[in-house]
Amino acid sequence: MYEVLVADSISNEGLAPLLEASNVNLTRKKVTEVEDLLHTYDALLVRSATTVTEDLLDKMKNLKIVARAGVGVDNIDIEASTKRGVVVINAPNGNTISTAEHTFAMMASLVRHIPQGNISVKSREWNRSAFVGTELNRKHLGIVGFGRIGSELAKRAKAFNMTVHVYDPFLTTSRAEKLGVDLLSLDDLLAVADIITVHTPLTKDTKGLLNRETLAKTKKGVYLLNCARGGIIDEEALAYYLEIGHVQGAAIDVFEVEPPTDNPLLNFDQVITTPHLGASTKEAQLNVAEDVAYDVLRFLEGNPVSSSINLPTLSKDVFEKIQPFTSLTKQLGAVLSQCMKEPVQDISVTYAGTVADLETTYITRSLLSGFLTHRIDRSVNEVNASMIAKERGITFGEKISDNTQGYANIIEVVVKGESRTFSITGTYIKDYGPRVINIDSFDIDFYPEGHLLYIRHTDQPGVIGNVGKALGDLDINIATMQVGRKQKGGEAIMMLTFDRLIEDATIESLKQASEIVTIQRIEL
Ligand SMILES: NC(=O)C1=CN([C@@H]2O[C@H](COP(=O)(O)OP(=O)(O)OC[C@H]3O[C@@H](n4cnc5c(N)ncnc54)[C@H](O)[C@@H]3O)[C@@H](O)[C@H]2O)C=CC1
Ligand SMILES: O=C(O)C(=O)COP(=O)(O)O
Repeated sequence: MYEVLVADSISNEGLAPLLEASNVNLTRKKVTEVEDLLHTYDALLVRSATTVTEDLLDKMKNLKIVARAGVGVDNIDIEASTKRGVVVINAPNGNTISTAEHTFAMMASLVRHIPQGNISVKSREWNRSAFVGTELNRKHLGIVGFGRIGSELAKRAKAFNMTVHVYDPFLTTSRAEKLGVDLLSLDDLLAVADIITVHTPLTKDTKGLLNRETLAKTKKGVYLLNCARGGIIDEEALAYYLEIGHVQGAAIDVFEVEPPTDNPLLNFDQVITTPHLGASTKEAQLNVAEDVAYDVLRFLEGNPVSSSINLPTLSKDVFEKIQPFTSLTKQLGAVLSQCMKEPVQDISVTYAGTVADLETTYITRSLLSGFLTHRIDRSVNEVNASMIAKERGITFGEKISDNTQGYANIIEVVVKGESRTFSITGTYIKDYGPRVINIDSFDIDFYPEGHLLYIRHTDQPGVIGNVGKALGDLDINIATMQVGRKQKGGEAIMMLTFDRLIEDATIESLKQASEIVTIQRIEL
């Protein structure tokens, strides 16, 4: 049974996939209400109210996935999640339209003083001259951050005959042209816009993007909107420019601290606000809840997620295609890790044949996770493997080759340690399964699973029989035996598989024979 904690207000209807799943037990409680049970949850679902800190992750020892029913993940410590192998997913598409519509509504309200007029009329005033507004028609709108929401907003602004200028360092000129917007530098956008709205995520680069210095470059009388994240427009700087009358008005849906208490912006009549309502529509809430509910369920049942922040996103189709190879590389990594009993500096993997056309970065993550699992005492998976490798100073890289050695596909891995290198080559044969076809330059053919002994010995008559007899005397049944050698009379290898783990004492007794060079136990 999977334990799922829904810590924020998320649509019940949207959560139906989880509520109806027979293998899920769903709890709707704030984190503070289940302090004693935090270690039991497999999945955590949040919106923007819950902050997923490193401290919380430490308490949630069993956590496998954090799902954000919305876009912004600035309330989740992604690095700490990744380090712990916890997948973070979001629902990037479900609230785009609602947020674009809300921003548009805020813009129209701002320039026509609708909230102020509403308060005035309800106060039994009739002061028409105090609320003379400005048309949107023929005005210049500056959109900072031209992603899903920014581009939806642009469509609506153009329908109102506004000229749309955008600043987005990740947007190509050709895409801007295709979308019919004017791509500018930030400074040029600030200089030309009558109204500026921000639609970037909150990151270290966008925090305070509009500050005392940049806001000084805007037109006198400019209007500003923030329906993205508190802090993208520095609140203290905005208050200053409102105070001196440089900024004519602002519409704010999001705040640096929510709910805002002693926020200076709340003191200005020309600032209109909403309590983080961008995504608060029935439609958006149903969409995002459904998106994360399906994804969490898929993930818990071992399937790919459709929108991950810290894992390459794969379609079901692609996931099914790469699965045999991720299992193979995990095993290759595990064999390597156990055969190479010394610190390693570099892991290099070469893909050839059909596998080379697949999502190899994911397959390499599996390889690293198989390798590292046998070296460190924390849980390693595809989420945190590359981060842990980097932390440990292990470099890794991928190559593509066309030398398939006659197989449909092969994966060769070379590990460099302090004193030697070690290599392994595997293949996946359809309807037959994974095979290891070369180990440390010895051609061989074995199925990488179960309890194995990897024996290096001198190639001379009687060795294989002696090993078989010694094990037989100890009543140990050999399930399979594969042998390989490079040249007659030189060094040779045996790969034995067993139905059970072979004890240290057995290995020690086998090592007594003079023809045995090394014996390595491999557990897969
Ligand atoms: N008020 C609300 O309730 C809601 C707020 N949001 C906020 O809106 C943000 C944007 O959402 P989407 O449009 O869906 O995201 P998106 O990822 O589609 O778009 C973000 C855009 O910002 C651009 N960008 C990134 N760094 C930038 C920088 N330094 N300068 C300029 N542009 C930069 C990116 O290239 C991208 O095009 C979210 O991250 C979230 O914080 C989202 C939904 C609801
Ligand atoms: O999706 C987002 O980024 C939002 O800001 C929406 O936040 P909420 O889920 O309404 O708390």
